[in-house]
Amino acid sequence: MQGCTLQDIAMASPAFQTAKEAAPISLTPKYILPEHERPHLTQVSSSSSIPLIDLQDYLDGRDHDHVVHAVSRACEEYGFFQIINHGVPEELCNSLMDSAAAFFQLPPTIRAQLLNSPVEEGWVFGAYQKVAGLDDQFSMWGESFAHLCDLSGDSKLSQIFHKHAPKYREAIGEYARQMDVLIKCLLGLMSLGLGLEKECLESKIGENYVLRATTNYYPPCPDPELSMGLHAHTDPGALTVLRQSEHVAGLQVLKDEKWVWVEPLPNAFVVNVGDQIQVLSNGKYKSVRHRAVTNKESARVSLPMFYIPNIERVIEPIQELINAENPPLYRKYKSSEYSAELQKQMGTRWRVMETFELQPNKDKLSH
Ligand SMILES: O=C(O)CCC(=O)C(=O)O
Ligand SMILES: [Fe+2]
Repeated sequence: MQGCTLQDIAMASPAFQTAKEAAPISLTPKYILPEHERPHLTQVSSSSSIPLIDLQDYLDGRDHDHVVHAVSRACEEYGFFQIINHGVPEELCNSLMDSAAAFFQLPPTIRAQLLNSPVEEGWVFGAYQKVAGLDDQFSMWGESFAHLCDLSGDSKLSQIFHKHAPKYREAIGEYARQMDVLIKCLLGLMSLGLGLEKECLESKIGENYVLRATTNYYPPCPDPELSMGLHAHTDPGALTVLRQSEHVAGLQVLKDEKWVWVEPLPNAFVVNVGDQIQVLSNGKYKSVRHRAVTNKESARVSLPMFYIPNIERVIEPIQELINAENPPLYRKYKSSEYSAELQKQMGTRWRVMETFELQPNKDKLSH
């Protein structure tokens, strides 16, 4: 299937078999969520969505105050926005998207080999698919793989990719380098929007940061009201830049207690604030809950690139943002502590940031 495109795959047979299971995915009890965890799709607003921001003026070096303003407003009000004219070559994105999708057409026995890959290789494969508050009882309708990117050379890819997904391997190195440039540009805009030096957020996250590439694959689901592609969560890193299938909607964001769709747009990226930037900005920029739902007709693929501080990094609200009216909302912590708390809450509470709050201020912070 190396030569097929994402659209071919979307039209392909819905009988997807996960790497962990012996039969094609079907609505067995572990995929049928209890009523209160279901997506309730009829209640999702299609009239509003997240802001769309054109980066052209900024990248061309023209007057960019309006871009800074749009970015900071989006980070404060939504925690999410889409960008166009971002400078990342479209062919590269398409080729990564197609080859990542084709990976899920490989026989499950080949994908299953990744389940046993050593952790040191940076692999997580299969189900990080637990449901909030329900322990290990239910699975999400989908499959994922993830790996760390090494910007200086070849990404840390398992041999399976060298052998069975050479096109993915070819594209991901350059894609990660392009994402690195884009993320730094976004951090500059976000810093300026907080009234800080352009380099501020980048320097607070530090030099030895991690870029983690993930691919989520959601096969068609016979009844999308009963199951979920990815449960509601916030991203634990600093910033996420996500590419998604152009013709298949699935991502939803919580805005004023209601779920809104993120419309798939041609050659756009979805950007969202992660927990670490909410803490650094002392709650001004919001790390907002989001989720992925499924549909009956088409497979959907999303490719988030997570920008994460090194585990040794110490994170705390930026001093310049603290004053008498804005006391610190979070305590100082080491990233490894955050990560340990995330592991502890996995599949249960999914409210990691709250653990680090100095004074619970539920009205001010996002849900
Ligand atoms: O599939 C999507 O659009 C959402 C993916 C996501 O939120 C994640 O992987 O953290
Ligand atoms: Fe996410």
